[in-house]
Amino acid sequence: MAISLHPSIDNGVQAGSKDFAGGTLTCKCASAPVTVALKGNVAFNHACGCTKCWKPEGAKFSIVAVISRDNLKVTANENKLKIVDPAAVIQRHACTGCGVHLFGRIENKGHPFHGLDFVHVELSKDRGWAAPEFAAFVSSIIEGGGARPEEMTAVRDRLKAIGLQPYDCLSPALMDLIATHTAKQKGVLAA
Ligand SMILES: N[C@@H](CCC(=O)N[C@@H](CS)C(=O)NCC(=O)O)C(=O)O
Ligand SMILES: [Zn+2]
Ligand SMILES: [Zn+2]
Repeated sequence: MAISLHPSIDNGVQAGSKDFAGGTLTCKCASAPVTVALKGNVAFNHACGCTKCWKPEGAKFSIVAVISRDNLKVTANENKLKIVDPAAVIQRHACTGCGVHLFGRIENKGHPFHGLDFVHVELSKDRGWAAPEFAAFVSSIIEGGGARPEEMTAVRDRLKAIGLQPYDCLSPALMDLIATHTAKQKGVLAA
């Protein structure tokens, strides 16, 4: 049996729909769930192996994407949300009832990803979300206790088999975006 990475990709990656209008994220509370409305589709959906991104019980990876913060609105039970680590770059707003992270937000206006919120579309019943494109922070799954070092070849092989190129930081496109932002801030690249 193939090594399990995350329930939403273990049977292969499902393509998203063009012109998808968005949907609703719902936490796992049986009563008074927190809901979040997302307008439009997400971008840069990917598997993240870091220890900080929310993942369902037993999963090695989180599946996380970004959306403009202007297109995200908490629509019910906002009072249940609490920031997991206020000192983190990404402030993850988690439900105090069930532990699910509804969204992560960057408040530092100088950060390359300021303006983008981080979300987990598996919390939505709507279909058409952009598919995961790559895997980030793959080596970090060792840190979280999700894999032993000797399993990593099998993990990377499985990611590649389902079309997710593994990286131990972010993808080259995202690393280039970060470096471009930094270069412009430093004045070594024209703004
Ligand atoms: N090896 C670290 C990596 C953590 C990390 O740098 N995560 C990335 C991807 S989500 C990040 O941007 N973190 C910023 C943050 O968590 O605030 C871990 O697994 O905890
Ligand atoms: Zn909840
Ligand atoms: Zn992460």
